Amino acid sequence: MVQQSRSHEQHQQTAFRKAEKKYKRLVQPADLSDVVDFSAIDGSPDKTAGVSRIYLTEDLATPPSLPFEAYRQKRPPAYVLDNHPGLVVIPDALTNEAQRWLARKCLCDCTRPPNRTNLNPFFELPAEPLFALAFPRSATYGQSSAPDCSLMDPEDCAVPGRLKTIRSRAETNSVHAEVTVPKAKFYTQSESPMGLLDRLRWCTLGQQYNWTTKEYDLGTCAFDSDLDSVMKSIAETITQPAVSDNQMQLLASGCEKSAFVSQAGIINYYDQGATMAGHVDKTEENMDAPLISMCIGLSCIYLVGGLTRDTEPTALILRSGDVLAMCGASRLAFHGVPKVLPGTSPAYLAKPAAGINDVGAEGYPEWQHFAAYLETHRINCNARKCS
Ligand SMILES: O=C(O)CCC(=O)C(=O)O
Ligand SMILES: [Fe+2]
Repeated sequence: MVQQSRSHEQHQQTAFRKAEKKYKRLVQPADLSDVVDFSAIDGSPDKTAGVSRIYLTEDLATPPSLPFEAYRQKRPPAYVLDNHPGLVVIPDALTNEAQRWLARKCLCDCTRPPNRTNLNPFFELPAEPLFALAFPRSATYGQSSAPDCSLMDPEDCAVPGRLKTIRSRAETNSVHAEVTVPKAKFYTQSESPMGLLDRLRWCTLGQQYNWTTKEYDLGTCAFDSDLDSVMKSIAETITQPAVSDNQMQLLASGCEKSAFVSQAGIINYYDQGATMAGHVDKTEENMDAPLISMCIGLSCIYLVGGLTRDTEPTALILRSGDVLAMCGASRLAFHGVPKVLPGTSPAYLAKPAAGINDVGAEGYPEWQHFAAYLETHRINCNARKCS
């Protein structure tokens, strides 16, 4: 009887759910032979079934406001998947410095109020970055000693009256109140900055996403302008036509070519056991604009499927420095992260001074703390144009 209902359950499982379960269960050293690994393609796309190399026709341009090169190559190899049109991956696109800069953005600047994090409903969060409070000897956090790691001035970040707006909405609307106001039982709960950092799972940028209503209805914060510039430079390049290797024809990515602007974003913080269940990002009114996503720290298995969970997903490895864009049809595709792969953070992130081209390393005296975090975490930072 038990046997029967189990097999019935298995029968009911969608293709996406089956793949999620399979990869979640992976133990290392794992057999990843059925996972697309762009780093192993090495310019020979024909060896990997279902993957086509595309040749970018525009340079990836480092925003002028950044004092370092953001991209390893101006026209790096980029790839599309035959079964998932519109999904573009540029493996290892970001320089070591850009990855360090992004880590600081994600762990310091962006977690500060008025941006919201998963911790907001439970804790009164300080104005200082949790990361700086967790490592209090870090004299450089608030003093912008290096031009590329200065913290966002709270004045720039705060939209006058915004916090007040959120509070008053929360107080007057019972649906929002559940989400935005700490429940009474949590008022007494205190947690150290390190404990809070451990519990950090996401933070929202720009238009603040409400996970309960699935709307951008929690007010708007300024989107970090340098982060927006990087997202824009990627969006502009990948929405240009690209030439396909094996078809030798122009591939339109199916994306809107008008100027991208980061109106909303999510930073996801994954510890080694964390997963993200399959979902579609469809809250944005504008589904023609690309969704741009950058990864740092540990690698992961990323699943991309189709319009329903019944479509067999393709598993990819995403690594530190990889850029992924969901354009055109893939904007409506189910996707998720069933597995973070421990022990895969690149050596250059752990040893900042090791790389000869890594000229910014000495500007990061506190890097050891970021390095330790990235050794056991994956960070994904993504941006969307909503309107
Ligand atoms: O972590 C990732 O790569 C995926 C994140 C994602 O899908 C999301 O934030 O909507
Ligand atoms: Fe998503």
